[in-house]
Amino acid sequence: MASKFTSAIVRLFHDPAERRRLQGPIIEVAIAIIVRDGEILVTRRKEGVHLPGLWEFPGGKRDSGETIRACLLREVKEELGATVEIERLFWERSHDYADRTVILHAYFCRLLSGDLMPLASQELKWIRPDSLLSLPFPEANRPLLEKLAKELSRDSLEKKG
Ligand SMILES: Nc1nc2c([nH]c(=O)n2[C@H]2C[C@H](O)[C@@H](COP(=O)(O)OP(=O)(O)OP(=O)(O)O)O2)c(=O)[nH]1
Repeated sequence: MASKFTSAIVRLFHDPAERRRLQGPIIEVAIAIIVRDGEILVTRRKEGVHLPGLWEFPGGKRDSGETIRACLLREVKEELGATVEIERLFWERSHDYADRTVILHAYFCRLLSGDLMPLASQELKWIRPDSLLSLPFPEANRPLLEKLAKELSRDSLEKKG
């Protein structure tokens, strides 16, 4: 049986009333939650793009014909010059911005290799989970940040790191 999330997404794409309500394209986005030594990696969006200057998790748009997991591995490589292993799906949600709808798929990932470089962002940094809510993130990320802050107690992070 389809999950509640899958049914909502099918409705987004196929229900004519939903399509009329939405402004602009529906974009699927894979994002990586990378944890190391109790801290989470965040990157800062460039100026001149959608949501300029905000902090976010590395990731990006799924190309046509690509799976969401393949998209995640490709985006991490392109944006950070690093290789990760996907551990598990953590959170999925669609969000309507004024000019587009994004469907975010967030996965916990483990860093396998590579020196991290901000190849597609202004900067990157590692932050403790209790600082997540104090950074300016896109509106769509708020429920994800709340879930993460709850889930990632100091102890559980250290086990993952
Ligand atoms: N990567 C990322 N994107 C996010 C997050 N939260 C959020 O609302 N978004 C939105 C911003 C963008 O509208 C969309 C991702 O698109 P993007 O512009 O980063 O994708 P991309 O790297 O493929 O960029 P490009 O090919 O257009 O240069 O998802 C997040 O935490 N990480």
